[in-house]
Amino acid sequence: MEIDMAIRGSNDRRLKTKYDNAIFVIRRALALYTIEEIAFSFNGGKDSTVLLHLLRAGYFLQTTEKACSNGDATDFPIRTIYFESSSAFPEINSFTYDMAEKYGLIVDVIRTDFKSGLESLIKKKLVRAIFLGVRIGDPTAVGQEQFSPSSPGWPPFMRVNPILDWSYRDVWAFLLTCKVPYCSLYDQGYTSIGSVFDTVPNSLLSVSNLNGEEKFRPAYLLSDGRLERAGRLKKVASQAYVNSHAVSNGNSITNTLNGSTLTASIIAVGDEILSGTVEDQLQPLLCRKLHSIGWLVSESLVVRNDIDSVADEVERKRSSNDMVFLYGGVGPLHSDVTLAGVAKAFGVRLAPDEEFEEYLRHLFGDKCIGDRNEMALLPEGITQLLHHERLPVPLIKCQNVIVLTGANAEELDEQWNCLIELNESAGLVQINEPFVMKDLTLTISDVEACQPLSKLCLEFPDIFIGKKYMENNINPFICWLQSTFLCYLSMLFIHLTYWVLCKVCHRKSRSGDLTINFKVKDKARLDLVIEALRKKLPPGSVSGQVNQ
Ligand SMILES: Cc1cc2nc3c(=O)[nH]c(=O)nc-3n(C[C@H](O)[C@H](O)[C@H](O)COP(=O)(O)O)c2cc1C
Ligand SMILES: Nc1ncnc2c1ncn2[C@@H]1O[C@H](COP(=O)(O)OP(=O)(O)OP(=O)(O)O)[C@@H](O)[C@H]1O
Ligand SMILES: [Mg+2]
Repeated sequence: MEIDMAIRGSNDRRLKTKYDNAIFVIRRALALYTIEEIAFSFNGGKDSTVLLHLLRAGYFLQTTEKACSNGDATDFPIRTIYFESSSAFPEINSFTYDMAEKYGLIVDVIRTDFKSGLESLIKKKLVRAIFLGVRIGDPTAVGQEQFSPSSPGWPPFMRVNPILDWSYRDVWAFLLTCKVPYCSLYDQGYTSIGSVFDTVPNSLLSVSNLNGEEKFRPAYLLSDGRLERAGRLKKVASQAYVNSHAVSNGNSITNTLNGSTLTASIIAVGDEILSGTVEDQLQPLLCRKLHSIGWLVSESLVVRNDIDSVADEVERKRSSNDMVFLYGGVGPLHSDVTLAGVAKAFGVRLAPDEEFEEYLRHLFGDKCIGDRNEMALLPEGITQLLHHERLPVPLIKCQNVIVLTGANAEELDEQWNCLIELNESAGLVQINEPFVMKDLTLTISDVEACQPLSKLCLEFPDIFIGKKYMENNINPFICWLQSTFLCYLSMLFIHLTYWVLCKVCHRKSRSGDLTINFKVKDKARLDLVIEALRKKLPPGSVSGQVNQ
């Protein structure tokens, strides 16, 4: 088999090891699944071209066990899937079809998006495992292993990644050693190929000829494989544009509610919180901190120590909030996936960060084991390290996402103080006028209070008005029964009130005095709204006022 022979005949020991490992993975997959259950995802890119030949070799070796047999393997019964897109480069398209013809591939051309295409493939063709040319440096590789089930929300299948641990150099070593054809774009400076809209030749391969015309050297001459996606930066830039746009849209939604209020989301990462073994003390603390600088916390949630769960929430929250704060799941353990999730949310890879590594080395000395410090991997190209002399390691900021590493209230407190101090010079988090808050205790039930409160909410849409039940023996349910007539009348308002009030509502008990909480930035407005409420309530309904 020509591929196997080419590798065996080469002196490149590293390439031989990579090849052997990849063939091992392929042969395991061929043993685990029937040939009908397997598909090969091929798109004419360099990585999938490598995989094509590895699969040809692997299948040949599996079926004949004749590693040194001469001649080409023409039999390739593995179903090949190609997601054809109108935005693909014509060279990629024609190369894919040329390869199909040359190697006798049975190609299913799919013209829908990945998810729905895979959905119907799995339903109709009983496919259970798909080979992909994903490599560890790819943004989509974050969290994957050689055998990785498809992500939650995707149709169920096994992703098989035989070249996951291959480097850019390994890919080119293989293609050049085996002398197999590859797409012509790689000879024109393209080093990783997406769509015509997001891919340009890699400027690191740019050379000018004597007439000053720009030319590009071939992809295999790129010396630093980590810069393979430099020609795809346009996409990152346009994504950043979309994100910043989305953030400002988020602002405008908030602004309609309350002048210049900025919003933040808090994401805690931890199975231990979800199982109830550990009580999350950082969330209320962070809410108070944000509140103290005039920010509104729009949401606070806990997610599992799972890359996709973190990535999904970060992606969602960062586009609808001015800032997202994350904590938990940062460190060297297998469950510490927060940074990987952030990287996935931004579509970038985790890459070693020398500066961060230096901090960790200072901190842990020789205790770091392994040939690379896993803790020093940070989302590439988007990470800003926030240094402060009181912090042993800098804080991590990825655009509008801040990762806090504090594990208890004291540590979080210190990190927050440093962040605020840093803010003065770097303008990281906009510090706004804090909220002025007041609690008003009412002797009447919620059913009686709801109508005047509803009106108040309509009159003062800029003020956050919430309610809470204090502990005593007035049972609002009994009040509710007593005032059935009033209740019917108020039904419409109850819905409205709940909708408006729920934002800051907190119940200590179902029975007890009703406390209304007012939150506003302008003290004069606060006095005005309280006065307005007093006028709407029966005399003697307000039993107390407390400034918060
Ligand atoms: C066969 C196949 C399976 C995929 N499975 C998943 C998956 O399980 N989870 C996921 O988030 N993306 C999945 N994707 C999408 C890829 O991760 C990625 O978004 C896509 O290849 C586009 O990459 P690009 O933006 O670098 O061009 C899959 C894509 C293909 C072709
Ligand atoms: N349109 C597609 N059709 C089928 N498979 C695809 C498609 N896009 C991506 N894939 C699968 O995902 C893998 C990773 O894609 P990726 O773009 O990173 O690599 P590539 O296209 O092979 O090479 P390059 O990095 O040079 O673009 C591919 O090797 C292929 O298995
Ligand atoms: Mg590609």
